[in-house]
Amino acid sequence: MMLFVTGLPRVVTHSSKLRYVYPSCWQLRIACNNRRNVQGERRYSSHPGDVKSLRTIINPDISKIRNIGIMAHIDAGKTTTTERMLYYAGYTRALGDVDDGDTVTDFMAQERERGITIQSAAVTFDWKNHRINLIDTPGHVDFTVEVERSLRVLDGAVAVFDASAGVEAQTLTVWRQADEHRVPRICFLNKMDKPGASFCYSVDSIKKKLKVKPLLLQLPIGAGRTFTGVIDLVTSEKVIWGPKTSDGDGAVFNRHPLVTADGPNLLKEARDARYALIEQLNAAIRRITLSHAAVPVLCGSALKNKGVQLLMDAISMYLPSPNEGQHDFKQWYGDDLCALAFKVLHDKQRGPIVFVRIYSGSMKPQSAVYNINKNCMERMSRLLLPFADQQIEIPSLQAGNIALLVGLKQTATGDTIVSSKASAAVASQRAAKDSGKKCDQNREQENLVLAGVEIPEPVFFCTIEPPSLAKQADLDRALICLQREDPSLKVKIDPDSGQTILCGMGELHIDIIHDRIKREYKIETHLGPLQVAYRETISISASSADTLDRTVGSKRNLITAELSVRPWLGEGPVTKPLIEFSDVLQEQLSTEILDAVENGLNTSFLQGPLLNFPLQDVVVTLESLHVHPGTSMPMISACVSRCLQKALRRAGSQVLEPVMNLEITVDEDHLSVVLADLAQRRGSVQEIQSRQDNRVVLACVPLAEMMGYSTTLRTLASGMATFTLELSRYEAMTSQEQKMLFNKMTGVM
Ligand SMILES: Nc1nc2c(ncn2[C@@H]2O[C@H](COP(=O)(O)OP(=O)(O)OP(=O)(O)O)[C@@H](O)[C@H]2O)c(=O)[nH]1
Repeated sequence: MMLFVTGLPRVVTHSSKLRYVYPSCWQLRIACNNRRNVQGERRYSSHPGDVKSLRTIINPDISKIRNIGIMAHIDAGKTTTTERMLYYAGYTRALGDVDDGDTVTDFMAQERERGITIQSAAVTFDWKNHRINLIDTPGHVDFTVEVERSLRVLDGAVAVFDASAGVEAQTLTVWRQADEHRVPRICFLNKMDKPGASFCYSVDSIKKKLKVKPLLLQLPIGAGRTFTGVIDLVTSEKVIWGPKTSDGDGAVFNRHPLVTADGPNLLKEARDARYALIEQLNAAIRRITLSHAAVPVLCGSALKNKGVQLLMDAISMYLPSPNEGQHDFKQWYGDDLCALAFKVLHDKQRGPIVFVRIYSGSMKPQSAVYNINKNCMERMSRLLLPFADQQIEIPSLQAGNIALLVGLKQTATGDTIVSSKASAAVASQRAAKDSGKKCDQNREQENLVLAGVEIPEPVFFCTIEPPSLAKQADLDRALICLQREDPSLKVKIDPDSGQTILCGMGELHIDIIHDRIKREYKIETHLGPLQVAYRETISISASSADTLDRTVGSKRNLITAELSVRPWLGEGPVTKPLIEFSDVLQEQLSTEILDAVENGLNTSFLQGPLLNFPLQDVVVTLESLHVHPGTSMPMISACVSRCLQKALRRAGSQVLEPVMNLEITVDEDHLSVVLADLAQRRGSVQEIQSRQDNRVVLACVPLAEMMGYSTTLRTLASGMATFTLELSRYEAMTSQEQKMLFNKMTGVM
């Protein structure tokens, strides 16, 4: 029997060595974030930077880097798994626990209190000669944009499953997102210790629901309470954790070779042959994983400290390094810097902190960089490596890594950063040469900008008010910072009341923003009632004409406009007006006038004629436009805007409401009461599936009926049910429902 000991906290002896490597200016420094102190002491084995030599921290071989996302359905155990990895890699002295609120990656106060992950935290650690940059992503559907944003900069991902549930609703969503970004994956069937955990059921659901070929690298030994370890099918070894070591942390475990040879020569021969075989096998598994032909499946229990080390091994062995991805722009930039800002966090002391993935070249602090999207030079003051809410200051960082930049004032999530405008110009010439044709300047610019994240339209909104008028400016500033961090948060001003409106992805999203304004910006705001973001559209074609004749001072403004509208029948939804001009008009009218027309139509589109909700799926054709010389452009915009409203009123306007896909997991005993409640919410049940001892209800239900559903469901099912909600589509309301909504909104009972 061999005894393996991994990940014991490392002995700290290196601080003097660090000074030796960079004697004059660079010392490894930990930059602490204030929030860390809110929840008490963090138990690191040492300062994370102290355990490694600075050279290995800043210069890992690119083939040894793994930029890995960890993704799953809510509560599958991503944070717990990440915590275990940090522990076994030697970065923490004790095991953080989500339920105790002392994890490293969930560092926002709300995350610890609620036990959920909201912001993706990037964590860097080394494991068996590999640098692992791990991004923990949120599982709650309100924060899907966070997941999407992270996926763009990843080379591979670990999908964590609750082994008692298999593939769940959000797993499917993130899996599809990972498919779009062609991210190779490994599956980790977590919670094998849980009653009801089933390896077979989970593997089956991976096959059926994710439509992929599972490549079983392990088999569990036992399940539920009897789960003790795994059989490593690659090495044919049993890997057993326990019986409990003195501290029960799972750092010590045993491997039992299945075959023993008699005699040292035979033993050596057998061992060599086995190694050769395993090498080939590993290479094959890796190839299959990278080509998306199959997905390796491992299992374990993060909470009970079983299986995580083997998962870390699998990440190093089977997931790709940064230089294995195909990115055109890498050849255009050569050794010049090209990086993508994938996240911005606002720090009270240091201002915006920008997370970037470096694709080519390298970065240095105290240097200027060029932001292609904003067309501006920016100065970076400090360069940091992320360790959740702690960061290590470093003198340079190479391609393939994830870094934190301090000092950038303009850069927002999704921007592309290069070394200079000249370097962007050279790259754009290479890009043009590559595509074999001369591109115009805009096209070249588009080529150089790395693809942006599509932000879904918010479905909820509410007014937000500061405690006094004097605090409005502070609130505006706080909202600007929060929006820079979170592009899925939208802020608008109501044109009629002048009130500030918050638009978000869900109840939880808005609740968290409200809470953050209070905690981080110390402003006690008042939120108005949460309202559903309805939309309006038209059902028939119509046309209208309008004349605006207004003399301002000595100037006469005279416009006559004629336009028609018709429903858009193509693929939707289209939330901007689709504008058509006749060829004659296009030739007659100046660009300035055409722009004024577009502005007027765009403004009018934001407020439909029925209940002032934005419009979708409408084609507008400008039939004629006569403008008296000297007429101002805003008057032209005002005239076409009014004319459009007239046409819309004649075109059978309709209110559309967001309809959600709802998935409820509930035990048999509470199924009927949950279904009865759903019927009262205008819900339509599509399917009821069995998942182990539970039932999974798949339904569609209008968002308006789902306010406060989590509290209701908790009461109805005595805490035995969970649900996820995701926007499915916008659907026309019946005239009866529309009337009720109209009465509600206008205060008529
Ligand atoms: N029985 C069991 N429970 C686990 C295991 N791993 C995590 N949990 C528990 O599952 C719950 C959710 O764990 P997290 O690690 O926060 O899950 P998550 O996927 O990060 O959750 P979100 O960030 O909210 O999406 C917590 O109560 C954990 O203690 C496991 O292996 N076995």
